[in-house]
Amino acid sequence: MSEVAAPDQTEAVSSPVLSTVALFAAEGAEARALRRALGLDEALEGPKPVFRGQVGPHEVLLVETGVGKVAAASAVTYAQARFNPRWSLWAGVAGGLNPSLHSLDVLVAHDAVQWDVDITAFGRQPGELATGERFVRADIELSTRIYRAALELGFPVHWGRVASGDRFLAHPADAARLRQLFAADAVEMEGAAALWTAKDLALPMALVRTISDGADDDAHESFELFLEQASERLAQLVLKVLQ
Ligand SMILES: C[C@H]1O[C@@H](n2cnc3c(N)ncnc32)[C@H](O)[C@@H]1O
Repeated sequence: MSEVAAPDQTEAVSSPVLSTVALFAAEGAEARALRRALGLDEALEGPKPVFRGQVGPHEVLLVETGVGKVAAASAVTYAQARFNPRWSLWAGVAGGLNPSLHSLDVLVAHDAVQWDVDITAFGRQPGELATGERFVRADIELSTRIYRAALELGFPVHWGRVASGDRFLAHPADAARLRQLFAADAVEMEGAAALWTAKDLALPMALVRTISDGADDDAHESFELFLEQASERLAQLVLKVLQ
């Protein structure tokens, strides 16, 4: 009679199954607020600063990406390859284009566009890619969860479209143009690049922004004034979503 080993039960008991979540933030201030609120104190070695911790049932990895579309796309690619997260969330501040948005309001993106992609010389729409695509959608289930969490926290929250490009927008005429061309509600420098990359990698991603400025003549002062508070609000919101 051959011996059959009894199944080892010890492992199943000692290791709860955590779902891995990747968070992305461009700026140091945004990442610091998230680290504080979520208690992410383990720093990992790598080409981008990454901070790890456990929040509720999730293993959370926060990538501090740096500013701009290239930094965003490379960070998402890197995080996907290294951590294989189940879902992901981009959090940061943005300039408001829609006059109904005020400082510190929360904007949950339904989609995003790269406003500075321009092959209009070939008869294409502003922001249209060579593939013919123009707007990239965020994960709807995740975005709805974030929207509800913002409501529960009593934060003013809106659905909207984000326009992303490699320029800090600080002129009313430029802001009006983006609103007119894309019906965009807010402008920033990473979201559309992150969402396109996540889509290509089949990684569900949501994009949430708090308003730091109005993309107008005072944008850089307003940005500096509201960055900390806006980052703090985002961190509270992300904590609520993860719990
Ligand atoms: C400057 C940083 O903050 C975001 N951001 C906030 N306000 C604006 C604006 N008016 N124009 C472009 N990006 C902005 C960008 O996404 C970048 O990460």
